[in-house]
Amino acid sequence: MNLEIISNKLKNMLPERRFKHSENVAKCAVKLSEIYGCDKEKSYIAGIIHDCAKYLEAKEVDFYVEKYSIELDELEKNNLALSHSVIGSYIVRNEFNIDDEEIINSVKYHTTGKANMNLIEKIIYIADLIEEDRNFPGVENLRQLTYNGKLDEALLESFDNTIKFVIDNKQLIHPRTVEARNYLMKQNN
Ligand SMILES: Nc1ncnc2c1ncn2[C@@H]1O[C@H](COP(=O)(O)OP(=O)(O)O)[C@@H](O)[C@H]1O
Repeated sequence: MNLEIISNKLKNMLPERRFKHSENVAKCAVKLSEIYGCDKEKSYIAGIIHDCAKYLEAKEVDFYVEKYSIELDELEKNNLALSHSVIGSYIVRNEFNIDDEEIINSVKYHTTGKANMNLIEKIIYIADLIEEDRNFPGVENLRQLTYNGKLDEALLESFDNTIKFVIDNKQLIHPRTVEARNYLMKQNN
């Protein structure tokens, strides 16, 4: 499937604003790939496609979960904010016919992160947060770190931000984000 076909398919799955966000993430991921030495084409595809499952209706979620025997954990069930990444990874493989494991896993882990992320997974995770239209307290600092060779520091700060945000909202914390944070903390010490 070429880029034009991927883009057109995505336009039918996402509202205009989210499609623009996806393009921004793709462009940001390409810039970061130049800095950190990652495959630019793969990064672009992973970036543009990362939110493909974000706007599924409940019955579509059920359909894909059944069709691809997707195993969602307790926190992901009935929580599209978390599960869209996992479900999206199956859609990337089976509906977009993309068989590149790095692209698939970058989509799968873009919301929670995970321990021991590889370069493209890190790039898509952080590009999702710092693309040009993102605007939240602390985003400039994340951009500074990311564009100045401090990708892991930016990630660590992002995991901390997410964990604090989830606690402030009285939600359950997905353990993958805690594992991702602890992994980087231990690596840095
Ligand atoms: N570790 C986590 N535990 C629980 N919820 C989480 C966790 N990480 C992310 N989330 C949820 O996912 C949402 C962010 O998802 P994300 O795909 O980054 O959305 P967006 O692109 O719209 O910002 C958060 O608002 C939060 O509710």
